[in-house]
Amino acid sequence: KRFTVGDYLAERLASIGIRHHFVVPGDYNLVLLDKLQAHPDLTEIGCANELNCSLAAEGYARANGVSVCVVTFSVGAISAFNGTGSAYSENLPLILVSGGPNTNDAGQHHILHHTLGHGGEYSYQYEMAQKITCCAVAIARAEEAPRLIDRAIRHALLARKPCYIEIPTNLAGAACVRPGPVSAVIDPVVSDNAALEAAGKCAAEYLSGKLKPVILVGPKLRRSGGAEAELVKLAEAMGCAVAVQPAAKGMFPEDHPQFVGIFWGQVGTGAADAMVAWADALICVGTVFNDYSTVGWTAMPDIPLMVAEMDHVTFPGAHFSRVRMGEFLASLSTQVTKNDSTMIEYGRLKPDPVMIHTASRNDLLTRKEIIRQVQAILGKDTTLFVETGDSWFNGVQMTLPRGAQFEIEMQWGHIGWSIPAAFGYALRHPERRTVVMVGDGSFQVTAQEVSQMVRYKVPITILLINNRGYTIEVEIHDGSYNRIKNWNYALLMEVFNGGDGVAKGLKADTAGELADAIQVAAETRDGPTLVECTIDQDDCSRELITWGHFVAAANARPPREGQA
Ligand SMILES: Cc1ncc(Cn2nnc(CCOP(=O)(O)OP(=O)(O)O)c2C)c(N)n1
Ligand SMILES: [Mg+2]
Repeated sequence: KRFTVGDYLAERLASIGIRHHFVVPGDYNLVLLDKLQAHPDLTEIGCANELNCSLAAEGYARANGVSVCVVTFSVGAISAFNGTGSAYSENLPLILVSGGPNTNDAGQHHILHHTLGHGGEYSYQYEMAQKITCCAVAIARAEEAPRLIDRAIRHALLARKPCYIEIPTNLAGAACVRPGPVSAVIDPVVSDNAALEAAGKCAAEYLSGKLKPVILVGPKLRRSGGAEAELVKLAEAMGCAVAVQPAAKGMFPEDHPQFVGIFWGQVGTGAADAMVAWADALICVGTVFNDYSTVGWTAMPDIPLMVAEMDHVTFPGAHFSRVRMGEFLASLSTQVTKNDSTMIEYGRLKPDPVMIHTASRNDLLTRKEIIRQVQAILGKDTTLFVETGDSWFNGVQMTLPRGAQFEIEMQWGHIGWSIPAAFGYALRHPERRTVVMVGDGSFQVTAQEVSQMVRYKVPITILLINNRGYTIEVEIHDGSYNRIKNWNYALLMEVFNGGDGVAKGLKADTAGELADAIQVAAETRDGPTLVECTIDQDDCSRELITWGHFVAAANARPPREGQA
């Protein structure tokens, strides 16, 4: 049996740990899909559209570390660019593979279907892909396939960013040599010893004489290849307070005695805001200060920072390249001296835990009651997905027990991400209990992927919070455009079951109905359970209102002199 370009790609994908490939077929990629399907370690997962396909791959990469999405040319890839953008901004190595035109059509002024129809160059997709990936390759001759496929995959794994591979429809089945050792593609770059040593000395200087050091954890701690264990070791060697950014929730154990809360300005939790403001030294690990995580630029640390990134460390007045985050944190934890002054201060600042009153069964459902009931089901095997919307604020307020995981897409913030992303994640982690909190507006964007959860029997609990509209937008800036058509969401499961599914759609208008629905979902292991939770349109978190005000103010800043 001839070994082909498609077999080469399949072998590489399997050898870097991918077990599921997300696809939407199209006549530019069918031969390629046959080759991928033929690989014993790969399972083909069909998606309802390419936006969901790319977002499912984004979620899979959160679980698996790397993922692949395979689409057809132009009409497919341009939709998949959106999930690729999410992977780029969320630092996830998603491999976007697109079928491409037959190599005999390039430069012949042949007008091809699915394309822009100008009969000109077909490189426009590859050029667009270069903007949203760390490496884009378009294979023009089969002999180039090994070099280009390996280059794209290695770049993605090293940079923790998506890559793009275009394979013409008539090359997927062309003869190709077999791949060489996979270590050539996966072996990581290690720190430069001299730089590692110098960075350690600089850190000791930065910390010496400081009375109130605090560690601030950001989302790139995990995305950089998981230095989470080293971070706990460093924290315990220092004995200092650890605050966590909202997009990094769950990346430091929240039951750890040194965890002081989510640092999100006035809408953070615990004593994080006060502790970060009080610190005289901040060790930032994988932090991202964007407009949303700084509450419209109002919550920015105002002291000189030490910042540890995936492959470099910076201090006030110093920068060290090729210092890997994990190795740096590990070496630092052998040099620092214990200083628990911040934990003493935390003892004074620590707010009392917020006790939520338990509603009676017949009480109309409220946002607080939903939080209380979801908090009660969080366990070491739970992964909670929170969608853009008031779900961000509801989820951030919760306390994660040891082992519980939290997934949020706060940089890209694509409404609807949570449905396909949770689907992709749960396929890779069937042993975990995946729970989604998603608003009605977001749900309407990618609802089709619930039918794939039914098809592949993926037991996800979807808590659809129906507050009749785009409430997060209402709190930023209201208008008619924030109103949406209400659906009968619970009935959708009848539609998605299509006569042969067994998934359940339940409505929860009261506290009791939610409790019953959560119980049913917990017992349902052969498919998703959709629970439509109806709450009042104005029942939103105080944090969202505060945050929305400052984000609106940031959006409204007048143009600078000469910009108008
Ligand atoms: C793809 C995409 N398009 C538009 C937006 C802007 N946007 N952000 N949040 C929303 C509304 C979210 O509404 P829901 O999901 O109902 O959430 P709630 O805030 O809980 O009501 C929009 C329309 C967005 N974030 N992503
Ligand atoms: Mg809503």
